[in-house]
Amino acid sequence: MAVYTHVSAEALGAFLARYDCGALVSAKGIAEGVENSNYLVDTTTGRFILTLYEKRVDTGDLPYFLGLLDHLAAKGLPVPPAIKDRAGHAIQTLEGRPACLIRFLPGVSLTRPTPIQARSAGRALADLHAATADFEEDRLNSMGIESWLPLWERCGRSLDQIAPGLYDDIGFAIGDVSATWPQGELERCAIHADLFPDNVLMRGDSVSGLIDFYFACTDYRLYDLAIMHAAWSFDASGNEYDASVGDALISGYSEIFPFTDDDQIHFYGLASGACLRFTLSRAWDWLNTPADALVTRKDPLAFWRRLKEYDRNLASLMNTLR
Ligand SMILES: Nc1ncnc2c1ncn2[C@@H]1O[C@H](COP(=O)(O)OP(=O)(O)OP(=O)(O)O)[C@@H](O)[C@H]1O
Ligand SMILES: N[C@@H](CCO)C(=O)O
Repeated sequence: MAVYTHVSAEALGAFLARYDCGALVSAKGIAEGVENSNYLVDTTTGRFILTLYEKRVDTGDLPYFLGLLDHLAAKGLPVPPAIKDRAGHAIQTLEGRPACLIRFLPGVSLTRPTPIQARSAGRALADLHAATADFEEDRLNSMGIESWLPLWERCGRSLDQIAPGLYDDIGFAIGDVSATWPQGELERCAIHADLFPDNVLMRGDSVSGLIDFYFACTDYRLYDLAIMHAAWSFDASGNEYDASVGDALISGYSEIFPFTDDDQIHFYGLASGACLRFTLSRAWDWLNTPADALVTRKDPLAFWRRLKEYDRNLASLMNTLR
C-alpha cells in the first residue's frame, strides 16, 4: 500500500472544509502505487482521490503537472484535473506535505491487458500526444537519460545485493544505450512518461481514464510509446514477451502517428532506455524504502529482464514494427 504520510480524520475534515465538495464520510489508503500517498475519499456529495506528494515529486513542478491536466481535460481527454478550493487554489498543504484533491475517474486498472485493450491504450497515448501539440509549458525529464548515471552511482555497489554483478552490468548498459540515443532527430512534445497498465483505467475494452501524470515532461514522443511497450508487453516477471500486446499497442498508436524510418531505427534503443530508467528507480527504492512505509516495493529485475529480452529479440521485435 502506498501510504507514506498518514492523514488524521481531523486534518482531512478541516482540509475538505475549504472546498465545496461535501463533508467527509470515509477515507482509506489506496493499495496500488509506489510514488505518492493516495486516499480514496468519500464525502456527502461524491468520491475523490486525495494525493499527498512524496519523494520524487518536486513541489515546484506541480503547476506544470496540473496545468497539463487542465489542458488535456479541456480537450476532452479522460484525465482527472485537480479540484480548486473556494479561494481558487488546487495545491494545498496537508500533514506537512503538498497535497491535491483530484477528480475520481471510473474504471479499473489492468494487470494483464488483452491485445484489444492494448490497442485502445496505444490510441489513447496518441490522442494525448496530439492534444499536447499546443501545450506551451516545458519540463525537463527528471528521470531522463541524463539522470541514469548519477542514480546508478548513488545506488552504488549495493546494486550487487539485488543481483550479483548488477552494478557493473547496469554501467555497461547505460553506456550502450547512451551511444545510440537520438540526438534531436525525433519529435518532442509533453509526454506522460509512466503510462503503465496501472495508470490506465478501462471500462471493458475502452479507456476511461489516464492518471498519474507526475513524471510528465518534454521528451521524445516515441520514448513515451517505448515506455508503454516495455511496461505493457511483458508478464510481471519480465521474462515473457507477448508480441500480440506489443503489436496492438503500436498499431493503436499508429492510427494517429504512423512509424517513420527514424522511429523504426530508434524504437529498440528507446525501449532499452525505458528498461534502464525503471530498473534504476526500482533499485533505488528497493535499497532505500523506509521500513515503516506501507508500500509494496517493485522488483527492479523485472525491468532488467525486459532489457535482456529486448537484446535477445531485437531482430524479431524490429520486424513486428514493419
Ligand atoms: N483520479 C483517479 N480516479 C480513480 N482512481 C485513481 C485516480 N488516481 C489514482 N487512482 C487510484 O490510485 C492508484 C494509485 O494512484 P497512482 O498511480 O497515481 O499512484 P502512484 O503512487 O503515483 O503510482 P505509481 O507507482 O504508478 O507511480 C491507482 O492505481 C488507481 O487505482
Ligand atoms: N511505474 C513505475 C513507478 C514510477 O516510477 C514502476 O512501476 O516502477
